[in-house]
Amino acid sequence: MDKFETFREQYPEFVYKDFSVEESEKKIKVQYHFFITGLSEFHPEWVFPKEERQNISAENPVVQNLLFSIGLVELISYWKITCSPRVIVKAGKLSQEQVCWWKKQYYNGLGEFFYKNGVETDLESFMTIVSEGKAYLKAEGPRQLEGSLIPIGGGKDSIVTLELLKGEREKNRCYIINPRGATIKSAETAGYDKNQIVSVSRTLDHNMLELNKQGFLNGHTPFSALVAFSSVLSAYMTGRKYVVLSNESSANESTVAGTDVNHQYSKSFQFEQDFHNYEAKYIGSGVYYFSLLRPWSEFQIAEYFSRLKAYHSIFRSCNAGSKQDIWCGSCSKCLFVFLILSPFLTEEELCSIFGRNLLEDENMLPILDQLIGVEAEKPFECVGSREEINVALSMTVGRQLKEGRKLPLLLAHYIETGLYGHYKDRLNPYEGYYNEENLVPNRFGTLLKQALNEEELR
Ligand SMILES: CC(=O)N[C@H]1[C@@H](OP(=O)(O)OP(=O)(O)OC[C@H]2O[C@@H](n3ccc(=O)[nH]c3=O)[C@H](O)[C@@H]2O)O[C@H](CO)[C@@H](O)[C@@H]1O[C@H](C)C(=O)N[C@@H](C)C(=O)N[C@@H](CCC(=O)O)C(=O)O
Ligand SMILES: Nc1ncnc2c1ncn2[C@@H]1O[C@H](COP(=O)(O)OP(=O)(O)OP(=O)(O)O)[C@@H](O)[C@H]1O
Repeated sequence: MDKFETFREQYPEFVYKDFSVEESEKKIKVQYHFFITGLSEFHPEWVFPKEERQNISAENPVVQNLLFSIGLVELISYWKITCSPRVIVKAGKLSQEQVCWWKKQYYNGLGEFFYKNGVETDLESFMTIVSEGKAYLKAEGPRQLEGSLIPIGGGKDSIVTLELLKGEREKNRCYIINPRGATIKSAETAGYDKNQIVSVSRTLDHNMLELNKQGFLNGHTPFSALVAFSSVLSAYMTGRKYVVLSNESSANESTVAGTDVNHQYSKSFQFEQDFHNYEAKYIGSGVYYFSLLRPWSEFQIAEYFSRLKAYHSIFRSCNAGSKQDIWCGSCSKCLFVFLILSPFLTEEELCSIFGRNLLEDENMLPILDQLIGVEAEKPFECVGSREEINVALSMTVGRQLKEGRKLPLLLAHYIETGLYGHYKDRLNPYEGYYNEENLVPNRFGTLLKQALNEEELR
């Protein structure tokens, strides 16, 4: 029997017992209480700062409802240790419709986890959820909210959002979970001062880290779902009307061709829509959650970002190097960012960002094949679509050939794959591209369209 089956049999029950709150004038600290019966208990923590003028306490029904919901997202990191078939939510009552909603998010958000752990399961049988306790109620009336809360990841995408919304800076706040160099510097470079940055702390329970070391099940979890629920709570507590995400249309593409396995599931439009509807139906905070960059592709984001020179020395998209605030220089995210920026920046500019020319690194060849679609499996990272990467590469190759330069190793390889021949004479599909499948309110859409027009006039 494999680990999945063995652990499920040995540990059939996971419990979300409750959560406890400590509140002071300045913050709300919440501790979740989970356990896997017969194995371990877990008490992860979050601390949310309060904004004085808003006078929102932890007793507020919307705050309570969101704290409960954050626990429902948080639990998946602990559940995945044994994938116990039965989940008992004692912390609050869920309707059948809510249970279906949560199961759908867990199942899709764990697509990569199941795939990489060789788990064969289905939406129906991977988990049953029973719930008890009080039902958390939807807000009764609307609250006066204004401005936007902008979650920042430290990479190029949220920087583009910061720049697109710079005219409204006075009313906005930045939102950062566990701040680090690049996230803080992004907000500061965009002109936000300390009291406009909402810093939230999240602490994992060390029992999970210990069980990971012992060989229990581990893998990818839908981090962006945590960003969704926790940012709406912060927006509500700080009186902001919008949560403005920076997830692009390319996040909808599956990672493994021909399947639904998507590393970026909780950044996809499907999740955005589901979350938006759930929030409106069951929480009703009045906060409007949407992704500003959904109509754009990564290609367009890269083009826009290439002109934002003030950020080029401080942004860090690399997940592997995020703790040290560096570009690790050897992962798929580093190569992807190098490639997608390559039509718009000089080789010198790219080398100064990444410390060296990644196109000369032969270790990157297998990653390149994954990115351009020679392999069916894209890297399990937040990278653009296969088409975007091919369009960017063919532009870069074309430019270098025109300049009569000797092609670096990866570009020479690209020509050998035959893909350059396929893409070089095609029209750029991202010229004026605007994906209409989005939740962008009209006035924000106008900003995006203006930015596109300005790009085209250049
Ligand atoms: C893995 C993860 O989500 N990390 C984010 C987390 O970092 P943290 O320091 O708290 O944990 P790690 O040192 O990365 O992991 C330690 C172990 O714990 C497990 N684990 C961690 C987080 C979690 O939610 N569940 C877990 O089970 C993990 O398996 C390890 O064994 O919080 C940071 C912010 O405070 C994030 O910046 C960390 O994100 C990483 C940079 C990262 O690589 N995240 C990937 C999940 C990722 O691909 N992120 C995508 C979003 C994709 C999605 O939402 O589906 C992205 O960055 O765009
Ligand atoms: N630690 C965090 N705190 C708050 N929001 C975050 C955090 N990490 C990610 N996000 C949000 O999730 C989005 C997706 O993360 P992602 O890493 O793809 O984007 P990015 O860092 O803005 O750009 P890039 O794609 O170049 O890395 C971010 O744009 C941001 O809105």
